[in-house]
Amino acid sequence: MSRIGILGAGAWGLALASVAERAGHEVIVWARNPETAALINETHRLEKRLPGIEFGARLRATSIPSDLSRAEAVLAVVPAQVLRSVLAQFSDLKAPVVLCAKGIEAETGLLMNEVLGQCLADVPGMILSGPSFAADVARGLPTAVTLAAPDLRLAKDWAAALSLPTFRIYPSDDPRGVELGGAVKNVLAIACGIAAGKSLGDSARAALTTRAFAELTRFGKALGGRPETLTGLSGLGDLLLTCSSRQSRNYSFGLALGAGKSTVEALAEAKGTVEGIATARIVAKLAREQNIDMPISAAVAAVIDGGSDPETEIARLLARPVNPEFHRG
Ligand SMILES: NC(=O)C1=CN([C@@H]2O[C@H](COP(=O)(O)OP(=O)(O)OC[C@H]3O[C@@H](n4cnc5c(N)ncnc54)[C@H](O)[C@@H]3O)[C@@H](O)[C@H]2O)C=CC1
Ligand SMILES: O=C(CO)COP(=O)(O)O
Repeated sequence: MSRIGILGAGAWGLALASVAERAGHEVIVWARNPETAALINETHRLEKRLPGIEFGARLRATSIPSDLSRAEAVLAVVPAQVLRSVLAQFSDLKAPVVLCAKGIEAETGLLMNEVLGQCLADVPGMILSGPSFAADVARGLPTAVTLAAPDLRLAKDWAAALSLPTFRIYPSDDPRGVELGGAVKNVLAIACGIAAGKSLGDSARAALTTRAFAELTRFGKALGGRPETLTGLSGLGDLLLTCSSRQSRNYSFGLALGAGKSTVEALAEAKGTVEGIATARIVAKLAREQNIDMPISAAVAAVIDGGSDPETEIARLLARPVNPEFHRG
């Protein structure tokens, strides 16, 4: 049994906390809000984030960062755009940090592992990512994800320590590839949601998802991910899940945009963090700067920024020249 710290009492932080507890560990969840921590300790639930899920007695919550100082591993499960400011409150951490947010820091273009390196230079980082909705994981439905670290031994040890029969963790030594797939799929899921909101049909969904995968692969490879990682759980696997399910907040956000809602209304309908919004802008910017062909991500960024609308972007994508399906070289 280990002591596991969780940064963030959102849907995913609490789902992972319940996994760690079921795997036999003692779990301490940090919530920024003391009332949230008190509610979890008193009721063993947080209905707002994980309706219908009850936590066990080995899971406690706190709002005091130093309460996590004895953790043997810490899972960072706050949204990508606030990771830096949250880590600043945990400058004493020495244990390995498992990064669970799926996004790229918008201001810097840095991946989560790079943000960790700047904030806590001596702490080993791992990436946990893959097709897994918090509600499914918390209910104990079967899921499979990837845990990546430059040191495969570390990834293997923690994959073994945190796995359950219904939460299978595959170790990997390609953290960059795992991170890039998880971040970019959120942008592409918004596009698939928009297409569904516009009732473009199942054939369009399949075509868009496949072309989205081509985009994710180009971007992932250009930024140093391994091709096989991009075809795995954290790349293709998560893209397939989030491009097809209303359980995804990114997809739901796109669905509402496609149905004619404003970005503010669409965000309210998505109910929770929509990582693809901030990540779309930075993915489109990095793709422009590095000359990576990312038409779908550029379209999503243009719609989100208000510079365009779904109709114009769909027309633009359909009018692209018909080129060979696969880029050579
Ligand atoms: N919900 C899901 O099914 C999954 C989510 N993820 C990823 O996990 C990350 C977190 O998502 P969720 O937990 O689902 O989001 P959520 O919307 O349910 O919760 C976000 C949490 O972050 C906290 N937070 C926001 N700003 C903060 C700040 N400045 N300081 C401290 N805490 C702050 C909020 O209070 C809230 O507890 C995202 O990157 C998401 O892509 C990954 C896999 C599955
Ligand atoms: O990453 C997820 C599933 O793997 C969750 O997707 P959303 O953030 O779009 O809800």
